[in-house]
Amino acid sequence: MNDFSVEAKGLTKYFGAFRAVDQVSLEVPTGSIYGVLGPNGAGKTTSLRMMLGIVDPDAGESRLLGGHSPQTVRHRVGYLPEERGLYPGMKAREAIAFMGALRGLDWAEGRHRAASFMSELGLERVIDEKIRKMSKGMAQMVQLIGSIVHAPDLIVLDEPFSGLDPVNQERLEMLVRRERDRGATILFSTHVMAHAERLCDRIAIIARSARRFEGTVDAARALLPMQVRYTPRTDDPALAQMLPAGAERRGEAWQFPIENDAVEPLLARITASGHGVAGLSIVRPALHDAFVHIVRQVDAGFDADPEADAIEESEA
Ligand SMILES: Nc1ncnc2c1ncn2[C@@H]1O[C@H](COP(=O)(O)OP(=O)(O)OP(=O)(O)O)[C@@H](O)[C@H]1O
Repeated sequence: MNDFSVEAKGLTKYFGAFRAVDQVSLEVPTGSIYGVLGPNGAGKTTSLRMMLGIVDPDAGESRLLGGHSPQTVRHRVGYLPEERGLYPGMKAREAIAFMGALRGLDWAEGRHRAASFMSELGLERVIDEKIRKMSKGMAQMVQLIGSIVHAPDLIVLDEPFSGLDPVNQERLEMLVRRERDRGATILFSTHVMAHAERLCDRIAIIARSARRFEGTVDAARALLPMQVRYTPRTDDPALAQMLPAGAERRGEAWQFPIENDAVEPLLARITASGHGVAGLSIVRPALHDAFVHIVRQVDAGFDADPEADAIEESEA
């Protein structure tokens, strides 16, 4: 088995004088679910298209499924583009079989798989519905199934959750996990952090055209300190000296950030101090918080991905 299903190195794209993607490198481990996150206009779609060989990069290169050029492994890849579109006169079952046939899947087998995907997702009632009669979200689910019906080894989904209601979003999460369990590698872009947080083994954050973070969701969350909210049983202003710098009073409670390794020592100090505990919560930052933090740093002119520099330096 190949270690990486996507190996993108230094991908760069200009539109006129505007650098839409700047030296983006990415390695997607085979069998993983990988998220490309970023604000609107960050360069996610252009990066994915370069990885798939749909857009030619001005610099850099992309290899898929064990070092192959993207054009030679098209039939082993499934792609949901950002622009949605199916033939409106086709029924769902035919649309799915048609998309499979474009990737070399036998028509009858495609119809058969269409039916089992649709029933597994609870969508069997629309299987013989024409696309033009479907809601946009339902048509998107059909297109999604069509993009994976040929059982590709690599699945690339551009903003697959956008436009779906919560029930269909859950169905899609289930589908992504199911495909991963089958052995496929899934790469998807999103700016909705909750999906990435639940699904992804690793993520890359792209902002202002460049990669700003790469790693696990936990590593991204660990960029920020946890937040403590502590309510003592006593009302003693001297308590502030015992708490980390930056502790602020919020009614009866104190609120402050705390690093991972400082939690237990703090609890020991509180216990020994005799101020007691009337309330205590320690909240880990969510991926959303880490994302906002990284994007704000970039907007303020600070590059948040030291590893990106390390890669460039080691290649120099
Ligand atoms: N064909 C094009 N011609 C000119 N500019 C383009 C073209 N395609 C994309 N851009 C610009 O390149 C930048 C990156 O676009 P891209 O679609 O890759 O971002 P994105 O991260 O996918 O954004 P979104 O989340 O809004 O879809 C944007 O500023 C966009 O306006």
